Amino acid sequence: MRKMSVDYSLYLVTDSAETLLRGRDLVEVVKAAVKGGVTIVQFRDKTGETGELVRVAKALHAVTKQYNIPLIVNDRIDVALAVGAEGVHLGQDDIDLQIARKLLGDNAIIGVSVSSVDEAVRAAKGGANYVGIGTLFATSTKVDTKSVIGTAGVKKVLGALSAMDEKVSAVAIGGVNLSNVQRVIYQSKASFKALDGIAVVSAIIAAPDPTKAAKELKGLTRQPPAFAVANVQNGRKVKGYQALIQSVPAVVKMLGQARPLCHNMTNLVVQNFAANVSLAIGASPIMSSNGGEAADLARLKGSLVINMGTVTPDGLEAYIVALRAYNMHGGPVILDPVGAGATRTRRDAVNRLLSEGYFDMIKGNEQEIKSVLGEENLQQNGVDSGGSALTDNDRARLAKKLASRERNVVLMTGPTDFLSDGERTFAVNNGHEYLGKITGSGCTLGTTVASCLAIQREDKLLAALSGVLLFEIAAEHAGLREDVKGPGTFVPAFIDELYHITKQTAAGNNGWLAASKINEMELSLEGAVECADKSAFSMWVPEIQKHFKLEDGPYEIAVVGIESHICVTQTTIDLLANGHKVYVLADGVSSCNPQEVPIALDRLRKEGAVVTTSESFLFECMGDAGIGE
Ligand SMILES: Cc1ncc(COP(=O)(O)OP(=O)(O)O)c(N)n1
Ligand SMILES: Cc1ncsc1CCOP(=O)(O)O
Repeated sequence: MRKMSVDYSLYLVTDSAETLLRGRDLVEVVKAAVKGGVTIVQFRDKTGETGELVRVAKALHAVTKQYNIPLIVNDRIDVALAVGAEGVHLGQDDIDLQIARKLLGDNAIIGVSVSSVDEAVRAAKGGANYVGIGTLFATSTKVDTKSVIGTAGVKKVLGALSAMDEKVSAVAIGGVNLSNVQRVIYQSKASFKALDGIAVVSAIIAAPDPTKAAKELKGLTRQPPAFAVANVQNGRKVKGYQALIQSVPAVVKMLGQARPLCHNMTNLVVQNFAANVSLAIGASPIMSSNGGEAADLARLKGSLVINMGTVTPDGLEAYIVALRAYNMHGGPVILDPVGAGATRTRRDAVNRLLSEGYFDMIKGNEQEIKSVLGEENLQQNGVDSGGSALTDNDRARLAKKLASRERNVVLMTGPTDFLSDGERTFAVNNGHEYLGKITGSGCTLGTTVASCLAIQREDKLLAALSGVLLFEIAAEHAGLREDVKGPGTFVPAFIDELYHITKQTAAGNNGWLAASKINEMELSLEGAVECADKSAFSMWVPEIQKHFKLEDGPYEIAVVGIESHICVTQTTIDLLANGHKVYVLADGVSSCNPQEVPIALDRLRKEGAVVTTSESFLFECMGDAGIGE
C-alpha cells in the first residue's frame, strides 16, 4: 500500500442501505460528496458478497484517487488488499490490529473504533493511525451500538490520548450533522487535544445534494459555533474576583439600557414571579413554552431559560426546538434541571437535552448538579435540595468538573453558591434565609442570570456572578426592611429591592456591591498537600498521582526542587507524559553541580515544559493588579 498523508477533517463512511440511497448509485453519491470536500472515504457495506464488494470498492477507489484522498475499507482486509485501498477500519470485535498491520504493512492507514479510554489507549499503543470515537449520539444508522458516550465521553478519550507518546488522530462518529457539528467539535475538545475530524454517514449519504452537504459540513468544521464566537474572540478572561467584581456594575447597568429579552420556558408555579423579577431588573420577559415560536424569539438577541420544573414529553420536544434555535443564533441558554435526580424521566430528559444542544450555563442545587454529572447512587427526594455531606471544596469541585466537561458555566446553588467556568471557580456567600422559604427563588435566580447573560456574552462567568450578586444582595436588603415580617412580605420587598439596586447602579451608585461575599477557590492546590516518602527520583509516585487525575484536569503544575537534572527533570517529564501542563520555575531549582542547571532547563523546554521564573508565574496566576494578595 502506498503511504498517504491524511486530512481527517471530513470523513465520509458509506452505507448502501436503500433508505439512505433512495435509488441513487453509491459511487455517484460518493463522487458528489468528494467534490464537496470530503477528505477521506470509508467503504462500509455489511451485507455484500465479496465479489460485489471488490467491484464497488474499485469504483470508489477510482474516485478517491482522482482527488488524492484515501479509501479505507471497513472490516475487510481482503477487499482492501484486492483493490489496493489505503487502509482499513476495524471494530472492537474485528480482526486484531497487529494481524491487520502485518497483512497490510506499515504504510497502511488503520483505524480502530473506540468508546472508552481503555480501548483508545490500547489502539494507540497497538499502532492505530486513528481512532473512530463513538457512538457519539444515538443514530438509526447503527442500531447495534454498545455505548452512546456523548461529547463528554469523546472529551475523556481525547484527554487520555493527549497524554500518550503515541500520536494518533481522532474522529468522532454517530449522529453528527449540520445542526450539531460545530458544537461537537467545540464541546469535545480536551485541554491539549481536539478532534482531527468528524465522521458521518447519513448527513451526507442521505442528503438530497451530497456535494452541498459536504461543502456545508466542511465549512462548519472550520468555524466556531455561534454561541462561542464572542467567547473565542475575547480570548483571555479576567482572573481574580476583585477584578471581575469591578465589571459587575457595567453588566447591571447594561440590563436597564439594553432591556434584553429573557425567554422563559418555565414551570407554571413560578411564571408570574419570574416575569416580575425580570421586569424589576430591567429585562423584558416573555413566558412561552411553545416551541413553534422559539425560532422567531431566538432572533431577538435575548436569552432562554429552560426550566424542567414541570417537564412533560411534549414540553421536552418544545425545549429541544427552542434550544436548537437559540444555539443557531448564538443566544445564550440556561438549563435549570429542576429535580434532575428525582425520577428516571427527569434524568432521561436531562441526558436528551445535553445531547441535543449546548447550554451556556447549567444552574442547579448540589443534587441536581450531581445528577447532571451522572454520579451513581443518587436518589433525590422531590425537587428541593436536601442536605449535603460535602465540604465547600468538594462542592466547588463538582461545579468545576461539570463546567469543564460541558465547556460552559455552572452555578451550583445552596447556602453557599459555587460558580465555575472550569478555569475560575468562586464561592458566593450572599442571600437571605427567606429565599429558602418561598417558592421559585432558584427559578427566578435562573431568570436573573439569563438576563445578564443576554448582554454579557464574552465572559459568561461574569454574567453569572453579576446575576447572583444582584439577586442575593437585593434579598439581603429586603430581609432587613422593617416592613418585611416573613416570607409573604419578603416577596414584594425583594422585587422592589431588585428594582432599586438596578436603578442605583444605572445612576452610578455601586455601593450595594460592598456587601458581596466572594471567595476564589484554589482547587488545583487544595487537597494536593502530600508528603510522600519515596526512593524513585521522580515525584510522579502513586501518592501524588492520585491528586492529579487526568479526568479532573489536565492540571497546570509548577515544579521546583533541588536537583534540576534529576528529580525536577524526571518529575517534569512524567507530568508531561501524563498530559499535564508544567511550569518549571528556573529560580526555584538548583543542582549540586551548577553546570547541570541550564542543560536540564534546556531539555525540559524542549520536552514541552514552560520554563519561567517564580515572579512571572505568580503574576500570571493572579492576572490582575486588583488582587489583594
Ligand atoms: C471512522 C469510524 N469510526 C467508527 C466506526 C464503527 O466501526 P465498528 O465499531 O466496526 O462498527 P461498524 O462500522 O462495523 O458497524 C466506523 N465504521 N468508522
Ligand atoms: C458506523 C458508526 N459507528 C458508530 S455510529 C456509526 C454510524 C454513524 O452514522 P450517522 O452519521 O448517520 O449517524
